[in-house]
Amino acid sequence: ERQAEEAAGRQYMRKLDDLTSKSKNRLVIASWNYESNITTYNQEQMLQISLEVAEEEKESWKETMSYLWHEFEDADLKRMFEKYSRLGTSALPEDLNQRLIQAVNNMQTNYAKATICDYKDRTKCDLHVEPEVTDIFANSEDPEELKYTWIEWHKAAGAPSRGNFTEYVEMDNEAAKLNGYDTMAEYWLSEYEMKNEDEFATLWNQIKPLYQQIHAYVRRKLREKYGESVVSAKGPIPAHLLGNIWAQTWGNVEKFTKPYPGKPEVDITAALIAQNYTPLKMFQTAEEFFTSLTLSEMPELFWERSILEKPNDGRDMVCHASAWDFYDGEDFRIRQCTTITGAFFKTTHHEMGHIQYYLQYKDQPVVYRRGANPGFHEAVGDVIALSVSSPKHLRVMGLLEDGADDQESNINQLYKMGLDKIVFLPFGYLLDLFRYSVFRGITTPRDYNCHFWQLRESLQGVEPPAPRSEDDFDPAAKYHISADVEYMRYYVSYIIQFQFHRALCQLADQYTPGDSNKTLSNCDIYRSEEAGKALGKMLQLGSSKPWPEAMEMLTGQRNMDASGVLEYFQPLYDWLKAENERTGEFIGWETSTVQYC
Ligand SMILES: C=C(C[SeH])C(=O)N1CCC[C@H]1C(=O)O
Ligand SMILES: [Zn+2]
Repeated sequence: ERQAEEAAGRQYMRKLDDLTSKSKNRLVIASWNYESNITTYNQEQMLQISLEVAEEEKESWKETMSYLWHEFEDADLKRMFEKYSRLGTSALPEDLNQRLIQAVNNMQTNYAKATICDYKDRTKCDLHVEPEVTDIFANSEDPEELKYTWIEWHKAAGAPSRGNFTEYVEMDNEAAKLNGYDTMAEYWLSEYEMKNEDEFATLWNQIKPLYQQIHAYVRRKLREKYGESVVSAKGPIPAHLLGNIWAQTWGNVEKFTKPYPGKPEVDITAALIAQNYTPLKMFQTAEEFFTSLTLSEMPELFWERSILEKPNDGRDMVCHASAWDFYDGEDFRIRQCTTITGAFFKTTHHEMGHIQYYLQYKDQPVVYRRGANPGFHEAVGDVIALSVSSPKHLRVMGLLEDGADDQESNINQLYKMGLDKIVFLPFGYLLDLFRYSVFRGITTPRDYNCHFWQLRESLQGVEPPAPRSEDDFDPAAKYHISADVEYMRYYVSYIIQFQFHRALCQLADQYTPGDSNKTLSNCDIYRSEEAGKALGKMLQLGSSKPWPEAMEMLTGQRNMDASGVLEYFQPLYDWLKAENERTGEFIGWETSTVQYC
């Protein structure tokens, strides 16, 4: 009897897989068309198709739940049924789902269309976050220009979405309940097979000492540059001075804060421009790294259908970089408004990592064509970029002059990496601590902005450049809040990518614990078939196995831990501690004097 039920279940899964492939393909095409060209027609099409697909999924769900799959002995078949039983927002009645989709659409469209006026020319009011605001934060060293731009961007991109965000939270929570979760926070956490966020807090406690050291050092260098009246000795750092509109990575202040100024340049932007890199060449270079590992090249369709530069036809579009799986096993695309900078060279590898994952698991049943957990998907490209940004590899590419491999250059290089990887961690952590608190009703609309800045101050040690109130809604000035993209995936990625990197470097014989000639930070797995095969094997799993199994297959560990990132940055941590002691810099930060609650 049970045998017959399982046989029927297997048959049903094959049919459902085919159905799901077609409906997801329709949905992704509609989403791509809307995000790549925001018109009323494309928005309506996206809403219409989303509602149709949701109804189809609700119908299938009834049939799925009619099977006794909880008793199945075939673990894989049971896992497939379990995944199909998670309806997500399609569980909502159609009218509520329509309200949810429209609320998110409104936020995403507001963000994509948001423009501000130029500080130097107030009649020029067509500046978007990409490329204009991003470039101002990369290059300006005028605190007044940065302050103006920061305030204008948060006014244009954040405040208008307050109402839609509240509607989205309400609808999302309704959907979570229909899926058997208290709030959407628990639904998001279940993607990591966690009941709560305690494990994330443990990781943060391991990293915090390292973060406090780089924070203290950067604050001193910024105080030296801008003066005590702009940057205090013991307070949080004003968020507009850190080279990024969200202060999430601080790589753009490296040029005037580096430990040893006299050493060779570590930022490759100028070298990329000098070598006539184009967006296309960036992507081809990234592809060649993957094929050097015996991983897959990009299909022809990828080059035909991707958008690798911002179109200049004046259309409204979502510029935030993204990688797309069209679930037909052939169509994979990136949309990125690329400019020729070191930062975008990293983002290019990041997005190509998503495509590589899609290619590696494309023969899995559709239900398994996802990351082992969302953090895995964000880590793939970054792991490759860790090798690419090693001095060894940059020299192979002629992007780093043949300077000495001395201790001081090594500290400069680690510092540049730390401004990206260490600095990001509290930001990656806090964004969803904020949203968990909102989903759980602990943060209500009357204290959205206050709680957001309390997290920014307590975890990141940054403060707004001007007083804030509940007329503002600064969280939505960050793409992922306006676009309903879960964010803990990046915090997880910035931890596990160093565990993956360590395992791959050992396989490539590029790293030996304790050997100063084979360090993690100068490891380059380029052309290592050993490393490539091991990475490919893990990626091919998709989400067919629990993520600890996928992690163990590559690293031998079954848990996330910060030992990878701490080992990679150990020499920098030692240097920062000595330097902050030498200068008597206060470690940590006192309460902000800026009014924001
Ligand atoms: C590049 C992407 C697209 Se998945 C991105 O959103 N990232 C990559 C790093 C963190 C996060 C961000 O920009 O906030
Ligand atoms: Zn990503």
